[in-house]
Amino acid sequence: MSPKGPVIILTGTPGTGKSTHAQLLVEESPVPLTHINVGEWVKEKGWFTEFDQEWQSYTVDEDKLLDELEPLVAEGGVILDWHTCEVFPERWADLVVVLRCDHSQLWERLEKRNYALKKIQENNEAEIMQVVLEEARSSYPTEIVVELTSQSMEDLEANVARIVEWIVVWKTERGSDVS
Ligand SMILES: Nc1ncnc2c1ncn2[C@@H]1O[C@H](COP(=O)(O)OP(=O)(O)O)[C@@H](O)[C@H]1O
Repeated sequence: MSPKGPVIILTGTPGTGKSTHAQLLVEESPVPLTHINVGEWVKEKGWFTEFDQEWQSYTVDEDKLLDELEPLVAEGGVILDWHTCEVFPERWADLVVVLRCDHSQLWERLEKRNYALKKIQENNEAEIMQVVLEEARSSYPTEIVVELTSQSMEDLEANVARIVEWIVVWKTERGSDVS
């Protein structure tokens, strides 16, 4: 069965704007897209093995996560929104978007979320070291990995417009195959 839409991995350090971009992209997309906030799904569906109180983070049951996501990904028309991406099979991704944000702006955003100081520091350092970008580049073909700045509403709108353009091409290339 042909996919009803592309699989877009939307990743980036927590606070860079993944969910904000995903919500606008679902509205603007020319094909139906389901926004999967992987972090929320892991919590809601219990796809984790333990919760670390100190770091306020979950140890994800990756096998369970991939088993549950596989059929949705096979259907297509999915945005996988998560702060990490190397766990997803390379064959899943049609496009990998890595959002970036200036670390001082990121710090402010994470403070507003009442993150513990150590968690803000850890994520800020990861953004400075561009950990997620390197992870994406080492997990997927370079030509499908796109790094986008997410520091203003103009960036948000321009980024979503660019991804929508990419989806239009994706759809055209598949012609009538798209269900
Ligand atoms: N491009 C942007 N410019 C300015 N603020 C943004 C942008 N994208 C997201 N934000 C803000 O940053 C915060 C985190 O965004 P969110 O989408 O929740 O990030 P993530 O899902 O990556 O953790 C929110 O307050 C959101 O309004």
